[in-house]
Amino acid sequence: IKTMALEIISKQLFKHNFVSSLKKSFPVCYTHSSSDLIKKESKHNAQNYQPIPVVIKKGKGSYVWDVEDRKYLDFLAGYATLNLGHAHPEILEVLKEQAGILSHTSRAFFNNILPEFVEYITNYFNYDRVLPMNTGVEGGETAVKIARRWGYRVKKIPSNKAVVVFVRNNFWGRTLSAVSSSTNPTAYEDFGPYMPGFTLIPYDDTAALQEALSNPNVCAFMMEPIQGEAGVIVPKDGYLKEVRRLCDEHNVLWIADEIQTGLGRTGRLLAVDHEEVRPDILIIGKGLAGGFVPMSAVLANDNVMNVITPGSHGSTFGGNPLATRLAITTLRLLKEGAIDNAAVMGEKFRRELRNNLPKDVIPIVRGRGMMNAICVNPDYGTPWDLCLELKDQGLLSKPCDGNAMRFTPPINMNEIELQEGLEMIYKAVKEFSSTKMQ
Ligand SMILES: Cc1ncc(COP(=O)(O)O)c(CNc2cccc(C(=O)O)c2)c1O
Repeated sequence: IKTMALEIISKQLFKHNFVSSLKKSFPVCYTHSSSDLIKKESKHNAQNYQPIPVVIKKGKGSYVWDVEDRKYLDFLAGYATLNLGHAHPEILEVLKEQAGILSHTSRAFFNNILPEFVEYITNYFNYDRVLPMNTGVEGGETAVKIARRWGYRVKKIPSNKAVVVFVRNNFWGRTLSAVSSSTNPTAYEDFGPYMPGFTLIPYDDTAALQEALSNPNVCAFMMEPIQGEAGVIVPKDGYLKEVRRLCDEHNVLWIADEIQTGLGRTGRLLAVDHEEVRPDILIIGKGLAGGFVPMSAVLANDNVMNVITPGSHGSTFGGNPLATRLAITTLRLLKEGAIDNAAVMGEKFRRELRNNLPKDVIPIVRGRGMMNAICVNPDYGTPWDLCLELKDQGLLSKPCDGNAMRFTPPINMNEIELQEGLEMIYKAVKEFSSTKMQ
């Protein structure tokens, strides 16, 4: 019996060692260089992005490290997603715990987390109901479906005649509906035929909005309170109040896409809070689950959300116990200082940039809270060129439209990190402008 026992133990040990040694080398290999990994990805991945040439292997707080262990300040934060930084310890603990208990049931059954989440988030944002989804664009699709059905069943718009008004230079994702409302050929070219019932007006133009909403078949007006991908376009003071008034006047639902501007990014919980107005349908996303897993949510009151009936909308992972539990923690943490920090740090950031950057090179600094952008004088080069200089100085970000480049770091970034980033930006702009294009 002793011999047999020893044999079984040794077999188990061997198996464990073999498996653990296998795990060490495959599939994630820690010896490849950045250039090897970039080559490997270029060979096997669809070429749907042009990333900045840096290969990140680790993130913590406001920082990331590349595979050569170079450290960078992350001023992109996953496209304004990691509002509480990389690997936030409290959210990580919840992730580890919930992942080991229950990560997914589908909505075929109830689970013990979703009821807590839906009560928490509807109180948090003061709406009657929430419909949880996963990506931001799913949130947008959900909002448009709700608005169209409300149009038919409540506003009594003739069948299949409902119109949704969008604004030029919007960005709300990559689905066929989203690109059907896009004014960016890179986004929509050769993806037709396009979704009918979408019209476009200029952003920040209340006369154009008034005219568009006079069409009795309009069910909704969908817009970002600050346009993100368009280059951090902040509308004139009072625009949001006018949107609210005109939508009320014409019995049209106002859909606020706060996927990039929400969750404290602009120094208030929501960007609409800057004008103390409330949309009929609110969409949030990106870092809602702390940036650990995708999560979006659409909120509305009963008179709107109740057009959704069993079987009329949903998704496999929508409202899963892992994402929803992370969201409760994330939302709680946002109100424990991060939102106020975004307001204070953002003001400082814009003030320092305006005071210390040469105005002929960087003529425009704009934004709100920790959602900011600078415009680059094309005589000196492109935002891409500046991004590469910034990378060399140890700061990561990415251009957006309008000859601009964005700065959307974690909104809980502290003053020391912000100052470190400012110094890097000053140096990068100096280098960038020293090679003035002839
Ligand atoms: C305002 C806004 N609305 C909706 C979306 C879509 O979210 P999802 O990507 O989770 O479906 C966004 C997304 N924002 C955004 C910004 C920059 C790049 C990319 C990209 O698709 O690589 C996305 C956004 O900025």
